Amino acid sequence: MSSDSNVLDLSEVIAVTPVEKHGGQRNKDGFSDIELTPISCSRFAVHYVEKKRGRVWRPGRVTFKCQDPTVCREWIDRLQERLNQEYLRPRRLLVFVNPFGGKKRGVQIYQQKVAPLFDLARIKADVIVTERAGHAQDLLQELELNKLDGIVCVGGDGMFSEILNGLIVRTQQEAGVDKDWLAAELVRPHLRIGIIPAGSTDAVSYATVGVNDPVTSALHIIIGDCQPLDVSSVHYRSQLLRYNVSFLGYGFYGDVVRDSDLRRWMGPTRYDYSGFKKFCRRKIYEGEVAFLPCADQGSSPYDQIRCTEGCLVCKQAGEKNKPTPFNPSEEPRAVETFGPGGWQRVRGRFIAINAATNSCACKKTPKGVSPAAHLADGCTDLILIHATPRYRFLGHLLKHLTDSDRFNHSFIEVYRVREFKFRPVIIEETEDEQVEDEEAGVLSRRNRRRNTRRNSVWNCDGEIIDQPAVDVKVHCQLIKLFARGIEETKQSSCWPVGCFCA
Ligand SMILES: CCCCCCCCCCCCC/C=C/[C@@H](O)[C@H](COP(=O)(O)O)NC(=O)CCCCC
Ligand SMILES: Nc1ncnc2c1ncn2[C@@H]1O[C@H](COP(=O)(O)OP(=O)(O)O)[C@@H](O)[C@H]1O
Ligand SMILES: [Ca+2]
Repeated sequence: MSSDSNVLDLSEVIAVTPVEKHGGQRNKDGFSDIELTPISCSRFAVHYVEKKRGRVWRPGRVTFKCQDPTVCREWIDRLQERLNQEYLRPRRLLVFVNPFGGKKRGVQIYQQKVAPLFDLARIKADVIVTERAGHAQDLLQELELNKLDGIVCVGGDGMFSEILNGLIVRTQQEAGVDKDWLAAELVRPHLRIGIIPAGSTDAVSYATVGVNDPVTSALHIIIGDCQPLDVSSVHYRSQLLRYNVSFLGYGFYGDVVRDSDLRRWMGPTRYDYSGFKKFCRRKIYEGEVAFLPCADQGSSPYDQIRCTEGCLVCKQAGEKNKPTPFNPSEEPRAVETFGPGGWQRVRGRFIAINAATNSCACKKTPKGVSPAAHLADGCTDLILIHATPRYRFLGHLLKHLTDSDRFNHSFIEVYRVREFKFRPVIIEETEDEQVEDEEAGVLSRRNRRRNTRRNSVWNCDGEIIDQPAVDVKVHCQLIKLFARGIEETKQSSCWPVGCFCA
C-alpha cells in the first residue's frame, strides 16, 4: 500500500451498493424501500474483506460520494460489471446445515452470520437443514448439481466428510469409474466445497483457512477462493469403505471417537472426557503396517517449512500429478515390491497409528498433529506410536499444545507416504499366558484381555470405520475448497477512501 493512497484489491471486494442519503433501510439488493431512482443516488458503498489479526476476516465498508448522481450510478454499474467478470466467484450454492453437530447451533450460525453476507454478495443459496445422519450424502446422489457453483457444509469434520463422500461417489458414478477398485484414477469433482465451521473439532476448516470462524469462511466462499486438497481412499478387500480428507487414527484416536460418539449430548467436551478415559486405559494393538514412501520431493514430516498460501511443494505436486483420462481397460496395478525405494513394513505393538493428510491443525492443537504436512502434495504423514509407558505418551500428547517437536520420541516413527496398509494381529490369550497376580487374582487375566482388546476402529475425520484392516491411498488434489491455504499473518488493516486495482 503506497504511503499517499490506499489500494483496494477488486478480488477482495464483496459487493457494491447504493447508499441512501438519509441512511434509510435498504432491501437485500441495497435499495431502500422507496425505490431508488438513478437520479436520487449520490453515494455508493464498497463492501470489502477487512483482514484482522490471526487470519480473521470481517466485512469492511467504504462509502464514496458523487456530486452527480449519474456518475454515481455509472460507478456502481461499472464495478458490478467487473465483479461479475470474477469467474471464480460463486453465484449459486447448495448449503447443507447440520443442526446436530458441535453445540447444535448450525442453523443459527448460518442464519445470523452467513446468510446476510451471501445476500449482500447476491449469492443465491438453496439451504437444506439435514434431518438425519447420512441425509446430505443421500441427497447428493440424486439432486441436480449442474447449475451450482459450489456446495457449502455448515458443520464439523464429520459433516464435511459426509458431503465429501457424497460428492466423490456421485462423480465417479457419473464418470463410470469403479470406486471399489483401489488402483482407479479418480475423477475430480468440478464443484468446490465450502466449510462454515459449526462442529466440535473443525480441523478441516482450521487447516485450510487458519482459523475457525464462520464469517471468515463465508468471506472466503464469497470471493471465490480455490484451494486444492488431497483425499485418501480407504478400502478393504476391493470395497471402498470411505474417503478421508484430514485425519485417520487407529488405536487411541479410534477408541476416543468410538467412546465419544456415545456422548454426543456432551457437545465438544465429549472428546476431552473420552480422551482422558482412553489415555488412562492406554490399550495396545498389535499389527503390521506396510507403506509406500513418497518419492523424494524435497519435503518431510520433520521439515521446519510449513504449507502456506501458494505452497511450492503443493504446486509442484499438482504439476506432477495432473489427472490422466480414465481408461477402463487400464492394466491392473503393479504388485507391491518391498525393499529400498519400494514398500516398507513395520510390525509392532501400537498405542496409535495415525495418518495426517494435512496438518490437522485445530483449536486443540494449533500447529497440528503433523505440522509440516501439506494440503495438496499427494502424501499423508504416517505416524506410528509404539507401546510406551503412560507418562511418555502423555509427554507426546502435551507437545500438541505447543510448537515443540511432537515426534522427538524413541517410540514414534513418522513417514511421508503415498499409500499404506494395516493388518491387525489378533491376540488369542492362552491359559499359560495368564499373568498370576496375588492381589488381583483372576482380575489380571481380565485386565490383560482388556489391555489387549482385539481391535480398535479407525477414526476417519471423526467418523468410525469398524474394519481394522485397511488399504489407504492418497489421491493428489482430488477436490477443491473455497479457501486459499494458511495466509502469512499480516497486521490488521482498514481501507479508507481510495482507488481500485483490477
Ligand atoms: C492432556 C493434553 C492432551 C492434548 C491432546 C491433543 C491432541 C489433539 C489431537 C486432535 C486431533 C485432530 C484430528 C482431527 C480429528 C477430527 O476430524 C475429529 C472429528 O472432528 P469433528 O467432526 O469436527 O468433531 N475429531 C476428533 O477425532 C477429536 C480427537 C480428540 C482427541 C483428544
Ligand atoms: N440432522 C442430523 N441429525 C443427526 N445427525 C446428523 C444430522 N446431520 C448430520 N448428522 C451427522 O452428525 C455427525 C457429526 O456432524 P459434525 O457436524 O461433524 O459434528 P461434530 O463436529 O460435533 O462431530 C455426522 O456424522 C453427520 O453425518
Ligand atoms: Ca497431503
